[in-house]
Amino acid sequence: MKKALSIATSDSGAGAGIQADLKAFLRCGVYGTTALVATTAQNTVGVKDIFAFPPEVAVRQIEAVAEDIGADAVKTGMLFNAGIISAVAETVARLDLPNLVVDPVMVAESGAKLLEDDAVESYRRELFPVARVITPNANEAFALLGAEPDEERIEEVAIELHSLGPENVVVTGGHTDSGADLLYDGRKFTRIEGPVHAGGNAHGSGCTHSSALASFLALGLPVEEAARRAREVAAEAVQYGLGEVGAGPGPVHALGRVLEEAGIYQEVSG
Ligand SMILES: Nc1ncnc2c1ncn2[C@@H]1O[C@H](COP(=O)(O)OP(=O)(O)OP(=O)(O)O)[C@@H](O)[C@H]1O
Ligand SMILES: Cc1ncc(COP(=O)(O)O)c(N)n1
Repeated sequence: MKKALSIATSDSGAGAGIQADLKAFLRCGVYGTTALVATTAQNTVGVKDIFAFPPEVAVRQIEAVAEDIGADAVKTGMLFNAGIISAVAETVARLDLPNLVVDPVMVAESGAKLLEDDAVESYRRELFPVARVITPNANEAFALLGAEPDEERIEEVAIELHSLGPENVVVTGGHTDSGADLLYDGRKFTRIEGPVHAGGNAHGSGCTHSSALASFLALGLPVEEAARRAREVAAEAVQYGLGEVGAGPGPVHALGRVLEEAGIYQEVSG
């Protein structure tokens, strides 16, 4: 089985973060491992508290996973501060871990701030240059460049982000009118279209997308194909999103279709 490592933060409500990543890895058929950098006290309504671990905590977990289990791909999610981002960038480069997908999480679906202001520079200078793919959503793409959101300028923004060093940029479009993701590989743009599912149960869609993308890279697919399949997995997880879980926007359900096809729900409900 191929292996993927998530370096990210816990969401106690399990809609996003490390918990969403593990579900997405399972959905995509890879063995998921984790390096926890912080934990949130969070539910579907909001983020109540954030507790960050010292950067060394991340480093030791990544080393432990790498020396025994290994990783065919790595994804980063919420890294919260500059010290953690620097430590993760140094460790991933030192251990020569392949297929790094960086999801520069900045703001939660519920509106909470998940990245300290001075940490943006660490993403730009330290983590992006070692990434195979970065996956900001449209708002994050502009914020990373200190620019105001303007959908007309999305291609310029992708070019500017690519110039910071990642091999590929995928600007995810979950919050845009078209719902299309945009891939830029340094030469050409590819629009990745797909169904848009209303219903608002999309908490964790970004985490699911970047974990699926890392999984498909671990499985050896080229970036464009991996990005297409990642959008399919994320869209399907939104389609099966769990409105009945919590009072806020429901968590995505990465395994919804798989369980339905296996008849699991029917068996449980008798
Ligand atoms: N309503 C939707 N229907 C179909 N696909 C969606 C929908 N919302 C998001 N997606 C897909 O999910 C993936 C993540 O997109 P999005 O732009 O929402 O990321 P994000 O804002 O980082 O996510 P999050 O809200 O979890 O932080 C993308 O592939 C996007 O196209
Ligand atoms: C621990 C953690 N990581 C990532 C997100 C972003 O996900 P979303 O934007 O869907 O809230 C989150 N809310 N919590």
